[in-house]
Amino acid sequence: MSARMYENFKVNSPNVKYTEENIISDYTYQTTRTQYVNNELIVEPVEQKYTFKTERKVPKLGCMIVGLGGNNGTTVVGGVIANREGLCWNTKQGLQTPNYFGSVVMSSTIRMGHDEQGRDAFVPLKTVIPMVHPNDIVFGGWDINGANLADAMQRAQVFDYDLQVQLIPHMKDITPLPSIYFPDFIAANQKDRADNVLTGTKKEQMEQIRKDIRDFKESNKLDKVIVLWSANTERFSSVVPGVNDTIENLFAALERGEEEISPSTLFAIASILENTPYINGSPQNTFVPGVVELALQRNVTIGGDDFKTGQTKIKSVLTDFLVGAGIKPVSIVSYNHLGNNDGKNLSAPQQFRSKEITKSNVVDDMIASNNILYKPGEHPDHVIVIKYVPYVGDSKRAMDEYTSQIFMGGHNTIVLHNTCEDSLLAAPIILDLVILAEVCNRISMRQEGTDSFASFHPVLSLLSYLLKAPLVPEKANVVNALFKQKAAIENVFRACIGLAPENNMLLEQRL
Ligand SMILES: NC(=O)c1ccc[n+]([C@@H]2O[C@H](COP(=O)([O-])OP(=O)(O)OC[C@H]3O[C@@H](n4cnc5c(N)ncnc54)[C@H](O)[C@@H]3O)[C@@H](O)[C@H]2O)c1
Ligand SMILES: O=P([O-])([O-])O[C@@H]1[C@@H](O)[C@H](O)[C@@H](O)[C@H](O)[C@@H]1O
Repeated sequence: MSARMYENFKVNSPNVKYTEENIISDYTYQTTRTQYVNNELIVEPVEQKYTFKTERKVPKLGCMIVGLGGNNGTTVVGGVIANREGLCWNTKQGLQTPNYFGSVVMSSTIRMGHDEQGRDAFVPLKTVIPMVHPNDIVFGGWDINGANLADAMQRAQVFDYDLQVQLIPHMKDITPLPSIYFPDFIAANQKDRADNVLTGTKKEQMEQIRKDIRDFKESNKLDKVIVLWSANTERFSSVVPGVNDTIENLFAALERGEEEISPSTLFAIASILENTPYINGSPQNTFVPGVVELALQRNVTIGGDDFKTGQTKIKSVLTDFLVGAGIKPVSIVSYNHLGNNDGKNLSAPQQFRSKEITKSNVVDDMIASNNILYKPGEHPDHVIVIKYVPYVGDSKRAMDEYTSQIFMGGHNTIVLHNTCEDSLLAAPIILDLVILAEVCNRISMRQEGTDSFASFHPVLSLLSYLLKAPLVPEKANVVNALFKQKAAIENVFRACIGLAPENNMLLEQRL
């Protein structure tokens, strides 16, 4: 049986209707509920009917990047310009055309079903429900360094030279807005970059960010804006009762100019107060409890933490495969060296510690899922090493060793070498985060027997596929296994058009 690709499709079902404004689907959600009674696990299949509503109008969307002048910021902006303008460039392998490879929205497909001959039918994921096209996103943002984006893009040394030359006229007039800079939160070696910084009290600076968001939205005639942090990794903020543990304490602390409130937390507060989704692409704990409470109170989407791009993405696949196969990883050693400014910032202990936490926790859910292999609380040895080696620039070299126990006392050792072009991997992830956060804000669900439609929880855990340390609603489980995360996105999109989840049973081909 072969697979066939189609560019578009129409669902023929009494459960789905397309109106001018919305896609409305009647969906039966099937799951199982368990309870442990009299030393026995009782498993009960349950069904819940929902009506999904997806607004069809795709908004004019703006994305304001904190850290716009960085390697990721200039790469995502330059990459969109190259795609939008159709810029092609010469390389030693010949003429290169622009693409969106690495974006799950733009470059992955989803199986719709099979035809009478049993051939699978696939469509681009981006066609399942209406989504923003990256070419149409308006970019802006802030940076503590005032370099225009043409200079910053060349400084990043990510794109091929012939593309850089073509991008310069498109990027030279884009300059980052002055930003919030508190030296204590990032490495001291970043001080030389800080020539484009705001002054005033913390509250005054936060209010300036709010004004920047309003001005950006108005001047570009945008329907929506999303703010995304791609600035340097900060040290963790201490969660201090009376300071940042509740909304009330956080705003009081802001009035006092409390030291422990980080730039990223101020950006999050500003975004939420402007009803603007905020996504954290770095590992620090921007979302202190007071910020999460504010997002819930205002029903504004927040997502994070730390883009999942290369070495950790592989880890969330390999560990899932090993544990799922009944093989016991007992030692995981992840080393990498990189030479970009991110690596320079991470060469400082407190900034490294932020990254070490997110790179380590990614296996926790998979380990905890199998007590045949692991006793409660038992974990594999897990070591993270990051070294700054300027010469390699953005071309991060990752080396991993996975040692596992196998049958009858045997061992299996997997060694990987993975050259991750960090920004070329991160830029499409940034686009996916922004596009998925936007479309999720257009999806709502009404449970049978209720009158009103509810949006997703403000803590948008559906973004987990793109993040190392997924932020989830309180009491929700963290899922790090990559293909479970991707299936969640696909199956929610399938529900929006009235299709059952992909279960891979293929009974019609097995009976
Ligand atoms: N594959 C990846 O590249 C990847 C993956 C996961 C996470 N990240 C994270 O993404 C972030 C950006 O990575 P990068 O390679 O672009 O780093 P970068 O150092 O090139 O860019 C960061 C930019 O942020 C600016 N900056 C620092 N503090 C700021 C502030 N308070 N306000 C505004 N701008 C500020 C810096 O001047 C710099 O231009 C880092 O935190 C990194 O850890 C990157
Ligand atoms: O590739 P990945 O592990 O997903 O993520 C990367 C790390 O491996 C790297 O050490 C760090 O410098 C980057 O900021 C990024 O976090």
